[in-house]
Amino acid sequence: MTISSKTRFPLSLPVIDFSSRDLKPKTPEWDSVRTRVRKALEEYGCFEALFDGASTELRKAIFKAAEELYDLPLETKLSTKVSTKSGQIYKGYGTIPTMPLYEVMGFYGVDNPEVVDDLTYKLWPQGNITFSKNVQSFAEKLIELNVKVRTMILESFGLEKYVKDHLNSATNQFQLIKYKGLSDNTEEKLGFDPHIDRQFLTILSQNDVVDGLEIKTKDGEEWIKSKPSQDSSFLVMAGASLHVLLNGGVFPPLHRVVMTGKKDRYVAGLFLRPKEGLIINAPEEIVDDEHPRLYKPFDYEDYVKFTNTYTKKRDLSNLKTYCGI
Ligand SMILES: O=C(O)CCC(=O)C(=O)O
Ligand SMILES: [Fe+2]
Repeated sequence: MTISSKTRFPLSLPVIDFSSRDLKPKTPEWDSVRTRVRKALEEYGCFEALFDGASTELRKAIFKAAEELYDLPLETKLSTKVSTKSGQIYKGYGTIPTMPLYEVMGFYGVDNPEVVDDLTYKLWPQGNITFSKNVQSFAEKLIELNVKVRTMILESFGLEKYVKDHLNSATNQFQLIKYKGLSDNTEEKLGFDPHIDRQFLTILSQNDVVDGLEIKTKDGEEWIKSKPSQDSSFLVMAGASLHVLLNGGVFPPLHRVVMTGKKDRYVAGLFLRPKEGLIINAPEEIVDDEHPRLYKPFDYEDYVKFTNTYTKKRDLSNLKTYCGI
């Protein structure tokens, strides 16, 4: 099978450096990074963030932890599975029937040590402190980066007064994802169907040996291959919830995973999920004659139900069908 791709090189994602120690709010450095974040999320819906919060050692440890986890017997992994009212699996172990290479383990509320400890205990009843410590430390770094990005993007729309509430309106869901490498005679295969993310923001980190994530350009013409340029890089991506909150001000890009080699691919990611019951509505400040309101009040859980568990037709036009005005 050949997966359609029309690629003109060199197309690459914007790279934004967050590693400066002086990157604090109300400094010229912050303002300049903020401008770049806004532009990237408007034009590409994503960017590569350089952020040295997570050391090389910690990155190695998290991917080793992921391998260890996926090597456990299936029934052990299945013992952690919890599905929601909307049918979506977001806590514990999950698979998606239409995407056989994909497996996920979700830590919903990863900033709560009990959540990580409970899941770790289910996986290793004898305990595995190294695993839970690594998950917590790595997630902490992703949370730090997410706070910077979400603060900057709200500020850039003049919504400073909503920053605190907005930061509190999401649950930190950490996921360890595995894509099984291909067998001998397969050239390439979709690891994850094309889709837009539903949450506010996604931050992904992949093990350095296996690429595969591709992001569609805003004009819909081409797929850009995400090739993290160095050890300290993370892919930051806007989802449908942020797009609705900012009245279309950021673009949620279509993306997919294409697996090409025999090696397994591991991803550690943070998904900023609107809290249950939250209704998202663009603030009056960013709605005017020039920027008319695009969406009705948006109930995340209901949207999840609408798009169902699988990625089929989960794109911008389907979001407009769901809640466009
Ligand atoms: O594996 C990746 O790089 C992307 C995963 C993804 O798109 C998702 O979980 O929504
Ligand atoms: Fe995604």
